[in-house]
Amino acid sequence: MNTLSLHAAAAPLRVGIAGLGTVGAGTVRLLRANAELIAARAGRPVVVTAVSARDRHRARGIDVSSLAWHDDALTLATDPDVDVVVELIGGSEGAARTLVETALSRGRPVVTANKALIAIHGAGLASAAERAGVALAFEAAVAGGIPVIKALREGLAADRLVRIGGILNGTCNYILTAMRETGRGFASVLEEAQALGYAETDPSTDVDGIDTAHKLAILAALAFGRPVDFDSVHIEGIRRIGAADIAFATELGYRIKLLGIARRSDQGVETRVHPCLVPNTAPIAQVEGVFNAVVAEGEFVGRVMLEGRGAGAGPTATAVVGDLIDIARGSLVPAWGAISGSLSKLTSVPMSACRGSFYLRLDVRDRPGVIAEITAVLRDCGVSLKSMLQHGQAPSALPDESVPIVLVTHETREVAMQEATARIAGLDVVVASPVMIRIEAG
Ligand SMILES: NC(=O)C1=CN([C@@H]2O[C@H](COP(=O)(O)OP(=O)(O)OC[C@H]3O[C@@H](n4cnc5c(N)ncnc54)[C@H](O)[C@@H]3O)[C@@H](O)[C@H]2O)C=CC1
Ligand SMILES: N[C@@H](CC=O)C(=O)O
Ligand code: NA
Repeated sequence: MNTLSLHAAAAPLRVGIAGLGTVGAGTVRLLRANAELIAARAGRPVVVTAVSARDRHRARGIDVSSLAWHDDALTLATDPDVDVVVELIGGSEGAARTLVETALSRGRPVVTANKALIAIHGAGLASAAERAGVALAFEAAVAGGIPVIKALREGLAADRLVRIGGILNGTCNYILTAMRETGRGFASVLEEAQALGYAETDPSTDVDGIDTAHKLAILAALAFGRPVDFDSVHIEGIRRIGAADIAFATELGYRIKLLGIARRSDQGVETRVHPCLVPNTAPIAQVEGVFNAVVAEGEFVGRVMLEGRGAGAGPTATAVVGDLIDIARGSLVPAWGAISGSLSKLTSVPMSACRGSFYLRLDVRDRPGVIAEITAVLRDCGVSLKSMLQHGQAPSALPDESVPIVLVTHETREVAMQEATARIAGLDVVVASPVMIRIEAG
């Protein structure tokens, strides 16, 4: 008997999948296409025995006729022919949450790609998994095919991390890249991203930074060994980034990226999601299109960067099946890297306590004294100006017509910059809402 037949003789891990959309169908496809390789690596076959989705007859490019069909996903949690439940429905509440809670309470391991669920309810779900002595695995939930959860939970488990984050949303990175490459505005590029199937039909979860915040909350919990805390993440999206900002950033030697950033300091942990100017030369600035990148920094390991596809059927299914292989092997790592009782009590640092340099774009009336008025506000708020960019008015411009100017500050307190921006926005000479973007080293 060769090795593969030996594996085939071992009892299979029987998988029940809820949700047969992009990721669910991709997972069935991958398990079938690489069945032998997966059995060899898992030590036994990993086979789908049961599925649940809304529409039994929808064409998905996979044959589900031989599988048990559950009209109600919840019954997967009690199906005697299911050893592990894979939740690929989505959403932090409703069917997804009930299924995961029920499966864990029945002692069934769970694999999920659901970042909203894990970011919001991950602490309670991990405790439930611990009580039952089963795995709660969610590699697919952060940066799709990039094995970052495994890297944090296992590869970097020996080190004390001081920073984690990166580009965690492919849709936003695609939009910002396309805006830079084509000079087009946000709305028109978003429409294109939707037509190409990158952005959701309701794109707000992506473009308002919520998806990135879910992923960042998960990364920060793992990196710093503390309970997941989605509510403390400061969140800003990319809607207000204009073509003018992309052009000014390029002129100044930067690219604009939506970053999730988590840092540990003596004060605690800051977690924030917002657009950033990063220098062209920073490795993260080179991560373009739908690609994601995660940067971790530890006291012993130094800087580690992982890049890859954060979404799509193939990459996300790879992460789901990687988790299934761990379960088939009998590997049981606590969901947050350490058991719930031994997680740290690091507090969350509010955004107002952060520091940094800033880019501020203002549309101002082109008339004498404008710059003096603006710099007076900066002086009064204790913000030091590093440089300023203003291009001459077009010859055809009318007197008093507005022109954009860009200010770049030295490092200052966030709270001082917020105050300065609010006061500047109230000046008569400023004709539109200022655009303030933080500058990061990358
Ligand atoms: N699409 C992607 O590239 C990635 C998705 N994810 C996550 O994976 C999960 C699934 O995402 P997609 O496959 O893109 O979603 P999708 O919308 O393509 O698929 C969801 C599936 O769930 C089914 N469904 C809805 N309610 C149900 C219920 N009550 N019972 C059973 N099935 C139900 C739908 O019919 C559909 O087949 C989400 O949590 C998402 O955030 C994570 C990483 C990447
Ligand atoms: N909408 C997400 C995909 C899933 O995580 C993205 O655009 O990155
Ligand atoms: Na991942």
